[in-house]
Amino acid sequence: MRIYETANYEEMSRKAANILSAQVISKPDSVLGLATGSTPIGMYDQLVEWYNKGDVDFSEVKTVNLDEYKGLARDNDQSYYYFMHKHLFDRVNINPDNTNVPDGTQMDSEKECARYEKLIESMGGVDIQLLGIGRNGHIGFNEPDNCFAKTTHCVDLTESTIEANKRFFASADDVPRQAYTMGIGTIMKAKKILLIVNGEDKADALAKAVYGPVTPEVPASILQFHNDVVIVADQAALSKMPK
Ligand SMILES: N[C@@H]1[C@@H](O)[C@H](O)[C@@H](COP(=O)(O)O)O[C@@H]1O
Repeated sequence: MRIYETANYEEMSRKAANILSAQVISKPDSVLGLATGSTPIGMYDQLVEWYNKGDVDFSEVKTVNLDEYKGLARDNDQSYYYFMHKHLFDRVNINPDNTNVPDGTQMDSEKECARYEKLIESMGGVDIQLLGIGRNGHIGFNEPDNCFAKTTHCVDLTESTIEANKRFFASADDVPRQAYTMGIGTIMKAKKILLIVNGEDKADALAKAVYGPVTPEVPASILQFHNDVVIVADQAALSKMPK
């Protein structure tokens, strides 16, 4: 595991954008595993800026997103489909046909999860998977549990995640209770993983993920077993690391 400490959110975003664009420059038809949440917004903005300057070209890139709320229509401004179009896809020259987000409108969970898992396989796997981390150590929507989920599946969101994500909705009651997410096994198959973290409220989760025991109670702790993980985190997020 390589850990880069940055002074603040802006520097974290720039460093992460550097790593993603280096991937795209060295392999223009890379499969990028993408993530949502507030953490990657600055990184997407940076990538758009470099695209506008002609420094990075997305024309051959393919993408797969980690997760999606079950039951939200694509045009719902809280769906991850909407998020990805707003923050990245509609702002760069990526071919929309090459972008993939689990289909939250498919109410048959088994069918949708099997389709998505197969799709990732058919693309030849993920070259680099971007991750954020939840305050309870979740990655994608893999919540703390008593076992690691292998493949794409439907999850019941925990109260802590509903609480954390309600800021984006009119009220906690509007936050969907379920989501589709790549499994821990799906994520671990990515050739490279880029975890970005900012803010003191993530410091506990990050310290447990990196230095704690590997346990499904802290889903991100599994990353200790991946052989190519880069963490880009600001000082606040690294403030609880053991000295
Ligand atoms: N499913 C997403 C995760 O992929 C994300 O990493 C996490 C943290 O979000 P934020 O970056 O807003 O703190 O929240 C959500 O639950």
